[in-house]
Amino acid sequence: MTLETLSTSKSHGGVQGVYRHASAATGTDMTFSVFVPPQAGAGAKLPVVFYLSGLTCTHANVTEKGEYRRACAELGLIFVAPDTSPRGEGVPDDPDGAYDFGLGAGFYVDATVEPFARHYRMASYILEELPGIIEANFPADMGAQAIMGHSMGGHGALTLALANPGRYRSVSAFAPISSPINCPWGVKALGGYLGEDRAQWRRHDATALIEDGARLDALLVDQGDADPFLAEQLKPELLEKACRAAGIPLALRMQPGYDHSYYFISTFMADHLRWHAERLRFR
Ligand SMILES: N[C@@H](CCC(=O)N[C@@H](CSC=O)C(=O)NCC(=O)O)C(=O)O
Repeated sequence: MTLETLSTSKSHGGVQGVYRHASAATGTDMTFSVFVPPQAGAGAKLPVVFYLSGLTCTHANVTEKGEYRRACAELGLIFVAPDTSPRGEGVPDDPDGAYDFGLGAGFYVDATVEPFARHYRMASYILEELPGIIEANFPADMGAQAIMGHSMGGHGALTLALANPGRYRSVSAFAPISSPINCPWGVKALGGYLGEDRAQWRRHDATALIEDGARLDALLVDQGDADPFLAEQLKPELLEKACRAAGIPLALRMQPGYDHSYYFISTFMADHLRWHAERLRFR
């Protein structure tokens, strides 16, 4: 596998890069960004935080607006930001061009329904292929991985961690889709990618996974109370109820006045990275 470097820039003493490769998982080129902090060098292996973005995003949204580099440089964290779907010639999109399905909206599942099953394999990409690329090309300690995400990416972070116990040392989310089986974005995506057998959907729903026995050691979630998607799409109360019943320590921080944007995410990004660093380092 050849990794093509699209750009590198020095930032906060480290290096912010953007890279592209031919993905075996998706059958397309995939682009991602990586920030390597200044602690790299002399054989040091550093903990890795994977950040999964939301609907309509590429790697660029959090890279340009997430304001994570100062904290990662202080804490010695590598920060990886993948794309949210396969893209390119032959990759099918939403038939109506809607923003909530298809390109930019892979939902971090492996599709089983045609025409999406060929390329829409974002779960395999995030869980298997991308970590291999990070391990082979960056000074990463793959025994110390964390995952976080926003909205659709929050759903991705929660479900991939819940379904793969022990894989990530810590998990957090900004405004996650807490129960896709119970919201319009999720019903459309899971139906489109996995088909109409709703029993299959529960393995891709954080709240249902917890109800069905999956566990996390701890969970940090920030949610703005002025988020326009809060009531219809995000429903943190469902996640909160499931965590309470399961005994999962959930820090759900309702943030007054904040919306769904990167102004919200960037405000609390350093809190999340500190929370991950504590769990990545001391365990
Ligand atoms: N109305 C918007 C909807 C898209 C949107 O808000 N996307 C969010 C994530 S929503 C859940 O996954 C986002 O992160 N956008 C990118 C950004 O830089 O803010 C639309 O039509 O675009």
